[in-house]
Amino acid sequence: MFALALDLDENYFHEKTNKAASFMRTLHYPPQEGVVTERILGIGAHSDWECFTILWQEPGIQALQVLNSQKEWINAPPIPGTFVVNLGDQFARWTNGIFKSTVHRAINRSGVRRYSIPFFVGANWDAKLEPIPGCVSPERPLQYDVITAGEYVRSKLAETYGH
Ligand SMILES: O=C(O)CCC(=O)C(=O)O
Ligand SMILES: [Fe+2]
Repeated sequence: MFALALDLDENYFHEKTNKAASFMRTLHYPPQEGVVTERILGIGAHSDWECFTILWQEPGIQALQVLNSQKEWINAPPIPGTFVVNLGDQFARWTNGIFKSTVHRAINRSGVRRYSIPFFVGANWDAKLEPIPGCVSPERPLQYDVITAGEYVRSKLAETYGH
């Protein structure tokens, strides 16, 4: 689907994702007690590092918000029987910024505990995040250094946990 949206052959991403470094985790957001302020966040504003994320949210609890192009936070409520799909940084790099990675955060102000399960779909560790043909032009110069997906994720891990 992503390949077709970019006018590419439907198998274009196959060899870049056939040994995908994908993973899933379960997150628990305990109910927050006391005064709830803007400083109390479950997971702060970020974009995911992989190609895209398929997210299961606990039904009936609003917590996830996404930043729209006007820089406003918009609720992304759980809809029964659906997943949220967020684009990640690896797609932004492949498309030289034509696909934007979704900036999002999760704040549990419901008073009850919340679980969510994201499944992060990454490119092969050795896949180069080089721009897809047609995504670089004089009007859209190259925006990112070309590195591998593994190098990218390692740099984000070091930035996030390396202190
Ligand atoms: O819990 C959520 O709804 C979002 C989780 C998330 O953004 C993440 O794990 O990267
Ligand atoms: Fe995320």
